[in-house]
Amino acid sequence: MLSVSSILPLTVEAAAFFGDGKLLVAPNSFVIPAGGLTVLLGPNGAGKSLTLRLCHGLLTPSRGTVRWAAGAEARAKGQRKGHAMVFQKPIMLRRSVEANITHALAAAGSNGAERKTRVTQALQRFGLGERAGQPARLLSGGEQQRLAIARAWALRPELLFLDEPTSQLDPAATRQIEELLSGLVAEGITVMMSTHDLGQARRLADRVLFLHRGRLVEDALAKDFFAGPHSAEARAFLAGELLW
Ligand SMILES: Nc1ncnc2c1ncn2[C@@H]1O[C@H](COP(=O)(O)OP(=O)(O)OP(=O)(O)O)[C@@H](O)[C@H]1O
Repeated sequence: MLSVSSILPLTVEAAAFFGDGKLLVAPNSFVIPAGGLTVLLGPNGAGKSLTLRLCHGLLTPSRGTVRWAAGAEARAKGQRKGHAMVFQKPIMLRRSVEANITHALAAAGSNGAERKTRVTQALQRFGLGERAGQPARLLSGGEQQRLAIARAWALRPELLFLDEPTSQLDPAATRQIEELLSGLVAEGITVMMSTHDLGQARRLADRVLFLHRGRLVEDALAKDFFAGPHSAEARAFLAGELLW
């Protein structure tokens, strides 16, 4: 997925976001290089969603910067932006499964022939071929999340953000989504996702960014984080204790 004009690394520097005059999140500084899966881990309300929204550009930092590599500038001159986001509760258009993917591609400027090929590829790749003509809103929760990922994948992102993608799903659907995400990473797509599910973080993460009360407390390789976190907050979280 990498090219000469890569948008990665993503560099976040001294970032903070205020709402109603109150500091809501201060993920400070971290870098997302190309490749692998980074888990943004932390308890409810830690600031995971806000951090992903800042990275994806849905929110503008009140302080500090979110900067993409040189390739992002080339893309800004007409090409697609190279990063996509999947939300906790997928937003489905009142259209068919196929039309949901087509619409996302059209909105991103994909032309007719390319669009058709990518829709077919996405339906096939995510096992949605038989559902193509069905109304997307009638799919199960797990299928809707699969469609949301297929729709994002069709845009050929270098970096895919996912906000708690399995928090509403049962264990079987969760496993299916986790397998899909591992497949995307194997394909070369860089993934950054939030979760408060420790088991999921252990299964998927190459790297962990641990947030607590809006602040980035640890940034470590997953194996090091789970073997022995440095902070008292992360140790308490791993021990299943309540964090305030
Ligand atoms: N628009 C907003 N205005 C005011 N407060 C907000 C806004 N958005 C989020 N917050 C607050 O900011 C904090 C961080 O929220 P965020 O949604 O990022 O947490 P999270 O770690 O994703 O939590 P969860 O795991 O429960 O989804 C929370 O206390 C939340 O109530």
